Amino acid sequence: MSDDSRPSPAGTRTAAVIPAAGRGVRLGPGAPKALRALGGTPMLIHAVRAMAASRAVSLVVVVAPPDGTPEVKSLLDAHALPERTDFLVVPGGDSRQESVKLGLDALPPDYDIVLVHDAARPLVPVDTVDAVIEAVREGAPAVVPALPLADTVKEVEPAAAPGEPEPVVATPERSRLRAVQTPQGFERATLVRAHETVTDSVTDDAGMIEQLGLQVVAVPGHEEAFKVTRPLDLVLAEAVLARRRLNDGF
Ligand SMILES: Nc1ccn([C@@H]2O[C@H](COP(=O)(O)OP(=O)(O)OP(=O)(O)O)[C@@H](O)[C@H]2O)c(=O)n1
Ligand SMILES: C[C@](O)(CO)[C@H](O)COP(=O)(O)O
Repeated sequence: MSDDSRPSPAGTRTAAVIPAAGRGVRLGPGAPKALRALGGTPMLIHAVRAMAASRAVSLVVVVAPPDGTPEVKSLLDAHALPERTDFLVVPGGDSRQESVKLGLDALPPDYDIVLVHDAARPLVPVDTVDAVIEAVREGAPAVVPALPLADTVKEVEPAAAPGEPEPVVATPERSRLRAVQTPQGFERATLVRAHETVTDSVTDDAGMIEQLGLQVVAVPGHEEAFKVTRPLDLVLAEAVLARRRLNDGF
């Protein structure tokens, strides 16, 4: 927890919903991704600690694999977590979008800011979490942490079969593009409305807010907030963790 991580001002309460119900198909065979070990500790526990590290976050709702709720509850009981934070576990759904909705449905009434954070981004620093919360407190209905891209991006006509060449149709101007991370932060009422009204499938929650015609703003993300998606990401995550442990002297 950073020293400048601030508690909630009177009248605002922040909860974090952590969708953790994915299988992790792209990571390869094994347990559901969120339950796989990183530095000897389940990835989900890292993600939970990353949210609870913010003094502003007083509730974390974990959306567990549908058949894994008891296991996730036991994991939370077995690992040291801040006492000032409350925890809830609910079963997830078939898609990330559905899992987030199930997490939102479980929120008690007295939270007005909601973070949505992928269990698959276990190493996000607390300063990034706090920057997102701060931007919501300052009045943005939806906030995403984002980074500029290192690669040039092409829009293509997707191949009919894997491995076939794909015609390039456009090259968006890279300086205007951002890679978007989590936690994404929202006014609770706006996010709930988005999940109740937007029926298109989206790849992030902020995309639903855009569909409502509301302004989403980006704040600086962090390179350590990357998503563990493929096997090489796990190698990078282990290296980041090892570097942190070296710097912390244990
Ligand atoms: N039905 C789902 C699918 C995904 N997620 C969560 O959404 C986050 C981002 O999804 P992703 O990284 O794509 O995870 P998976 O869906 O597990 O990965 P894959 O697509 O490789 O199976 C993860 O924390 C994942 O657990 C979820 O809660 N419920
Ligand atoms: C929400 C997200 O992490 C923002 O980059 C991303 O869209 C999740 O995508 P996934 O395919 O469900 O991992």
